[in-house]
Amino acid sequence: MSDECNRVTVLGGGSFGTALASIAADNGFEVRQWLRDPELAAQINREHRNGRYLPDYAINPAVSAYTQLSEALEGSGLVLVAIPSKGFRDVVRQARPWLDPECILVSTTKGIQEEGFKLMSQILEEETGGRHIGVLSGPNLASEVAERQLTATVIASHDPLTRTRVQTALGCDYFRVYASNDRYGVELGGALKNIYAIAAGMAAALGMGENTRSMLMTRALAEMSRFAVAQGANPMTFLGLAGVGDLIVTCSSNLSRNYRVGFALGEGRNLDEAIESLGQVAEGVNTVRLVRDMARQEGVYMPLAEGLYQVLFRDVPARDMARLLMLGEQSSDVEFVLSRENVQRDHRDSGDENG
Ligand SMILES: NC(=O)C1=CN([C@@H]2O[C@H](COP(=O)(O)OP(=O)(O)OC[C@H]3O[C@@H](n4cnc5c(N)ncnc54)[C@H](O)[C@@H]3O)[C@@H](O)[C@H]2O)C=CC1
Ligand SMILES: O=C(CO)COP(=O)(O)O
Repeated sequence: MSDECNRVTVLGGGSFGTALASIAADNGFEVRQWLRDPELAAQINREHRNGRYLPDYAINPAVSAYTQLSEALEGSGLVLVAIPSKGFRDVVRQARPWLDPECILVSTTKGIQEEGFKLMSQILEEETGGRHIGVLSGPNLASEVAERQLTATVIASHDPLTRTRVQTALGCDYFRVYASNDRYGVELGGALKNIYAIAAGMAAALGMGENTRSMLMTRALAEMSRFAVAQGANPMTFLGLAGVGDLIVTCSSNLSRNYRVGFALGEGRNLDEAIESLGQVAEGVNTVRLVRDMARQEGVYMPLAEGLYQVLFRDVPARDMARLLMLGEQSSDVEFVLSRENVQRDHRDSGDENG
């Protein structure tokens, strides 16, 4: 990165924003982190610790926290936006007057806006008209990144400058940044996997086994890529870190907030209690509703998303739903090899009405 772009700004004072700020600082950049809470900002500046979201991890002292967007964004060549989807547009709108028109703008948020089914990079584009827009997504549990566990991620952008700048700013010996030009697919992968992490947490709490988890994750991948193809994305992207990679980590780890919400539901708490006890954002709760509605509208077959929706919002017991899903139509394993329509036709031709 050139000298004038030596400053990186992170918008958001949560766990992921804090972890990313620390990486850029480890790489020698001058990092400014913007957050709303003045006490938390003061603690980051004084103790180099984020006591609210990452209490057990040291932050690189080269990260300075600010509560004024004008100060946080001054002279910044790269802006990482780590604000939950509900507040994302609002924050970008507030930031707009202070953004350098040529700065690189990257969303790290794995969610969908209800109005218009917009992904966060689309909001960045709409609100700023910027030319250098990207998405960072992958199997990146914030606390593991903060403790410098070896991790990989994806920077996705149509713009080569955005890809290389982010690789330079964040790539290091514990954080490897792979490039993609399928921004939509990478971003959709990050948002969709949260749905299945809730289901996986629920299955674990219900005592379901490893076979079940493997089935759930693999069928989730089939469902995610089916939806993505219907939306115009490249299904091959789902073979990468932002697809299957993120699905594996989020469906397997108690460190995932979405998994934890599912686990709490599986233990018998209701949705409000599960969200309340988490105290942080679990994007999947909102995403499942939006994706389920979109799938119905577009005629995309998504039995897992539909089933989870029924459990979350229609009080169907999770165990009953799991049994019901097992009795759904016998279908194709990999539908890009043998299509679902072919399997259905084979059943019809053989006179088997259960196909
Ligand atoms: N935590 C993780 O392991 C990872 C999170 N992500 C994504 O990063 C995004 C941000 O998440 P985290 O940092 O984890 O969230 P978090 O729940 O740890 O913190 C969210 C932060 O955003 C702030 N915030 C919320 N609404 C705001 C608004 N309207 N204006 C200003 N600040 C606002 C909160 O005060 C808090 O500082 C999420 O969408 C998540 O999908 C992505 C990869 C890993
Ligand atoms: O996206 C994540 C890991 O890649 C974090 O997932 P949660 O939002 O479920 O914690």
